[in-house]
Amino acid sequence: MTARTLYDKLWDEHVVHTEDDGTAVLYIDRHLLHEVTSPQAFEGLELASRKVWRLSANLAVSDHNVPTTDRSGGIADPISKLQVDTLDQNCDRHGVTQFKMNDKRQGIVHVIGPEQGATLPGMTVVCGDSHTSTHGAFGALAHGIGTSEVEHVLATQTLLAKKAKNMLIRVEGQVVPGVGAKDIVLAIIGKIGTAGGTGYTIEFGGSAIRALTMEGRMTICNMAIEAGARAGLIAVDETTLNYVKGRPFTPTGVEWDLAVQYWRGLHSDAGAHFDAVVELDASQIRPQVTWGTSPEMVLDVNARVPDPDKEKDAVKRGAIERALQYMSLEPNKAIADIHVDKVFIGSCTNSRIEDMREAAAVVRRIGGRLASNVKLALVVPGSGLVKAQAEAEGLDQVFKAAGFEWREPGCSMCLAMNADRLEPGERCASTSNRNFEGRQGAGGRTHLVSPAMAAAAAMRGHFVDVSHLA
Ligand SMILES: CC(C)[C@H](C(=O)O)[C@@H](O)C(=O)O
Ligand code: SF4
Repeated sequence: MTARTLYDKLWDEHVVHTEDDGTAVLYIDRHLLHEVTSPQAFEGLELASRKVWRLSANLAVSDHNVPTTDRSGGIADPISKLQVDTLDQNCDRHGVTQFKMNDKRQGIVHVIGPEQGATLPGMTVVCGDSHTSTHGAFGALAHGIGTSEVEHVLATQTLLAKKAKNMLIRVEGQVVPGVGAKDIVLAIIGKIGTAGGTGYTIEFGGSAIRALTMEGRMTICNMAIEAGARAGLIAVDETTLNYVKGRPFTPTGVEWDLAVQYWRGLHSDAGAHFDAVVELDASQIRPQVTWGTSPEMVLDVNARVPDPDKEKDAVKRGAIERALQYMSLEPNKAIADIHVDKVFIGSCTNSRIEDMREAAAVVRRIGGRLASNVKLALVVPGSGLVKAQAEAEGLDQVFKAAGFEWREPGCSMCLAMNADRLEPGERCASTSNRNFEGRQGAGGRTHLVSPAMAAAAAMRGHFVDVSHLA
């Protein structure tokens, strides 16, 4: 048999039918839902007098619009309240399993899927959300879909799709202390650009990827979409199996044994063909900070922001000038001299228990309180269970003692869809994944960093190289 990539295997296993033009009907194993992209889908389903095809494949949660402060009084904003109430009603009416706002299993959809074992190796996983790529960390074929596709999946448990090309990004070697998954993926995007992965499914491999925990692997695959790829993948290994074992939705007994046997084959075969291969040396990666309005506008913390005058290409020069203007940065300014007003530790990129631990460790090491120029520093765990675990470890106390706010789980300041946002002109060190104009609030300025870097920026008031703290 010809050698196949992991993507080829997952694709072959789920194709129900392929048309002559390559359009395929894919069977979907897991469908995750949130309040933003599901209302019209349920409405369409009802207008056509259809039922949900396979109820047990669906799992829903509200995350974008939920408040991260005390929830006992409900949601103050009427638009947010309507979205969350609508999801509750739709799920109740159709019998879809849902974690409601005050359920301790509630959280960001891309955090709770894996946490519950609802995301498993070998699955096709879809959700009306671009960061569904996160779930590819489990050797699952996972990508975002649009609202009309959400309706299609609810009604038929299938999706129309065309196969992408195969790309391998190999990261070999060992990172220096203080450098983690977020720095690796930002460095990858810095290298290939935000369109580098367009048309591909990216498999991340190499010793530096294999060395990551599942949390780190999710951070990597989460940002595959920022590299232009709809899906990112990482092969199944012992780390994967250890993570999924014993979770609420994970199979047990004989089913577990059979599943594991199959899952162990979920890696690219030796000699499998990739249409593109990119290589990075992990030991060369330093803590990353974005300086502009796209994730590819990223540099080492020890670098200086670019000087447009040194750029010969007129299009690139214009982009640098616009980004510097929006970000209110002088050319050649040292990144370490950039001061921040707010700090956000959270989002589906970096709100898992390891992220909380990484940030708390930096807070402890630096000691004392938030820098005086930092007006607000939020720590928003990705789920109620992450929150409880962090509290059991005393991490909340570390944050609170230093002046951080310890919040309830949700998307929070990753995007301005709830009460947490930047005011015009405010500058933020953020562990989220997008930094375009206005993403965290109109006129807000976002610098994407790792949890360790965000914590250090909160304590020192500006960016510092955390590899020197380690
Ligand atoms: C609201 C949702 C459709 C959107 C996405 O698809 O990514 C959001 O989660 C985001 O991160 O911008
Ligand atoms: S945390 Fe941010 S990126 Fe993730 S789903 Fe929510 S809004 Fe989208």
